[in-house]
Amino acid sequence: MHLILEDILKDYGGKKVLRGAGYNFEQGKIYGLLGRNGAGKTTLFNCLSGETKADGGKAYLKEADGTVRELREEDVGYIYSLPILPEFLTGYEFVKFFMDINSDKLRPDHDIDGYFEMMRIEQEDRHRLIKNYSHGMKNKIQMLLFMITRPPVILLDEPLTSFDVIVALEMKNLLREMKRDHILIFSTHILQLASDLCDELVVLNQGRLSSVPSELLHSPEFEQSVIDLLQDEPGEEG
Ligand SMILES: Nc1ncnc2c1ncn2[C@@H]1O[C@H](COP(=O)(O)OP(=O)(O)OP(=O)(O)O)[C@@H](O)[C@H]1O
Repeated sequence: MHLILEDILKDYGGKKVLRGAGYNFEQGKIYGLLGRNGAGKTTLFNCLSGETKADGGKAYLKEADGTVRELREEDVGYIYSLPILPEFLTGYEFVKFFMDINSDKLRPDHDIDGYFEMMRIEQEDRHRLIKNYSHGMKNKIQMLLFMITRPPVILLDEPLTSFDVIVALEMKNLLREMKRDHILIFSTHILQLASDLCDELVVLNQGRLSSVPSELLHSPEFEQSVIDLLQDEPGEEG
């Protein structure tokens, strides 16, 4: 499956944030989305997830058999850097509720504890209130929800930055396992993480997407090349 973006436009009060962003993302790969502060990474994710309406352009999915259809809201799982979850429920209660309302999507080989195990969430943590969860735990719960609904496209807005080294490694491994069945795109400012985890790097610069040549990904010039690519974009906050 491919996610194809064509000429995505988004303007905020006259400020052109996305100016014809186009790209072809492929299932089975992890994409890192890089861009300076204010480049429009979150805006792009919001447009794809249906959170915000793009002003123009097309986003569609092309299946392996060649069938093409417009990208729908339910095709996209969006993992926010600051997850919004019902704090008054335990992780277990919330996941149980989520499974009930998505009973048509459940895998026959997974029960609720199976999903928690996939996310390496300990027994005792499952029954604690979400409000006492760490940031990383909340991200894990969000990812667990997408293990249930399995949308073809998963967008991650600066994930892993809040994880300790052990959990970050677990999550990296999980993303590597997930990439076979999904198109995974994550935005990050951490170049080390990007080169470590991604199969392909995409730069959002001046409202457009372009790919970082894959041979640069693990080369000593990698960091300098990315800096050069981003150099002409006037940053907003840093
Ligand atoms: N709802 C909005 N209304 C007006 N302007 C907005 C809105 N959302 C984003 N912007 C502007 O659009 C531009 C892109 O913002 P966006 O958050 O998409 O960038 P980003 O690449 O995700 O940045 P960062 O790396 O700092 O998270 C910024 O100039 C921002 O101020």
